[in-house]
Amino acid sequence: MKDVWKVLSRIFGYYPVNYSVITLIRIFGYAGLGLLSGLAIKRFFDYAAASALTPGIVYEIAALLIVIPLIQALTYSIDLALSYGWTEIIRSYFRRNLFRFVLEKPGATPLPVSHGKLTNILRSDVGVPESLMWDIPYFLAYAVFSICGLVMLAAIDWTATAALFSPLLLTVAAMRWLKRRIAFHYDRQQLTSDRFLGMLSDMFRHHEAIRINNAVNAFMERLGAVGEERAEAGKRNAVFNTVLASVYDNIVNVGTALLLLTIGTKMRTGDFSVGSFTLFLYFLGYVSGTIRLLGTTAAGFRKTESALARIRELLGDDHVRKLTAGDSLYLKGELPACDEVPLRQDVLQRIEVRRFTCTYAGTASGIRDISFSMPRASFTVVTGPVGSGKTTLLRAVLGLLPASSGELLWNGRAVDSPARFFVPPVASYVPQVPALFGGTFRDNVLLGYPDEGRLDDALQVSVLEDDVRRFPDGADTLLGPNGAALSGGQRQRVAVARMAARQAQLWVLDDSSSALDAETEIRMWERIDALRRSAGITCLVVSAKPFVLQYADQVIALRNGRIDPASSRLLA
Ligand SMILES: Nc1ncnc2c1ncn2[C@@H]1O[C@H](COP(=O)(O)OP(=O)(O)OP(=O)(O)O)[C@@H](O)[C@H]1O
Repeated sequence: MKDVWKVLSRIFGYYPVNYSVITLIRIFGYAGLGLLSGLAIKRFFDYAAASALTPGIVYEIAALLIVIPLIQALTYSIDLALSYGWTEIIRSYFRRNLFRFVLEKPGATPLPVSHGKLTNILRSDVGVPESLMWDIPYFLAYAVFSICGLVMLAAIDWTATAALFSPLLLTVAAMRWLKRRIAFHYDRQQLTSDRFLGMLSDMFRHHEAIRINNAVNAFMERLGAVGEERAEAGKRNAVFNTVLASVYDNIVNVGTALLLLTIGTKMRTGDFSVGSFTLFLYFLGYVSGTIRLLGTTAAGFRKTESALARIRELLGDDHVRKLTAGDSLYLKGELPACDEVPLRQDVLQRIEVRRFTCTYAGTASGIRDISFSMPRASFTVVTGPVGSGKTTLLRAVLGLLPASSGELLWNGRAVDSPARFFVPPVASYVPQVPALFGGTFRDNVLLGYPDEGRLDDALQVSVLEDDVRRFPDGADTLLGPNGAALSGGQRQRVAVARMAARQAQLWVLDDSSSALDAETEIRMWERIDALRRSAGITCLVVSAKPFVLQYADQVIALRNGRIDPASSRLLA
């Protein structure tokens, strides 16, 4: 519960003045003016019962009953004007902060939650604290109204007042009793949604694998079953919430019955005026509102607790601060330029990797104690058996996996944040499995870079010129999801073309020609090598092909995550 209060106070911190004004306006609009209307109505009936109504009093009360709603309408408009758009703004802060966390993690580090859960947290959990925040001022307004009403009514008749307010005690008891069920139904609905969204994401990403393995029916059946489970949990949660709301709405009837029992005799004997009765009836509506808000606010606290527990799984310790960071959300005007990569002005002369160790959490797999250096324009080949740590080494150097120890030097100076540093135009990387997007061939290669001759150069390096000429719309041909319109070899070469178009100083290629025919592969490496020599590009390459090894200035042979000195040929 402490976390819930912390989040609420951070949300308050976004707009302290507006939020306070809105809370006061709601208290004034609902509680203050509401009480005034009640008193005016009581006055009217008291005078009427005593046959003492004069035209002056009628006009006065009628004027009050017209003016009060008009002022109330004004307070509602001010409330709306001050709070307009906050819902989306607060959710945007939370979503931005979650994206920031996810995107700032080293690229190859797995997320602590499934994709389905991540999508669901971004989609729905982020909205829960914010919606609680909006219920609180209404609850406060009704609570103030009820307390003032309690005092006023108790002064008239304390037994009748006790009868009227007794349902509030029942509500508190019901809330305590139902506390666990509220969290249970919320958690269950979210859990089944996580699973369903995870399956959908798998299906979109791997539709080809599902089709070629003739698993469409099996997959759809599973999706159907998970969907059913989700619908069932959603239905149960909705029914539970409706029952809860109707319990709260009907609890007030208990108060009404008790009130009538208490005042029945007194009214007959004239000890309870018609005006007082009207005032009690008038308050009845507000008491029922207070009960409902008490219920929804308490449920809001429970749901927020659950939502924050799920967010904590993603963000880890200090999740409240990470979730609610309230800096720079650009809602108006021009966006500032992107956070520039800290560009080193100095041209690469030498990269040194010293005693690098990087193991996967909870396993002994990875690389250990790796040291080597790469002078400018050198060609380093990493080889080794399957699972020996070649990809891990490349990713650790690029900062995509966090190294647990070791040092990385650029021209003799330590690189503090390799993940931010080793991006174009410093370095570019072709991963083992190329990631293509659903746009055109041109978009896939340039990925937002201006053309300025880059495309032609990149096509040349990646030996794609002839392929593109044969495409129906040339470079503007649509490639389909994940480059579905391309062969495996073409996909790999598009990834190489993308790397070439970045015009970086360091090229890192992870077995990027495995799907190419021998002739194309040899041509591609010839061209890469020629460009390396003419433009001074430094290459770090995973390959076991002899014609790639022939370009090598040094060979790093890995075995079980360590350099095998007998098979390696390292530069000094
Ligand atoms: N995300 C991961 N979590 C845990 N272990 C991993 C992970 N990724 C790789 N490994 C393990 O780390 C070791 C090195 O893997 P790596 O992918 O670096 O090998 P590789 O030499 O590139 O293999 P390949 O030739 O098949 O590409 C392997 O034992 C692998 O099972």
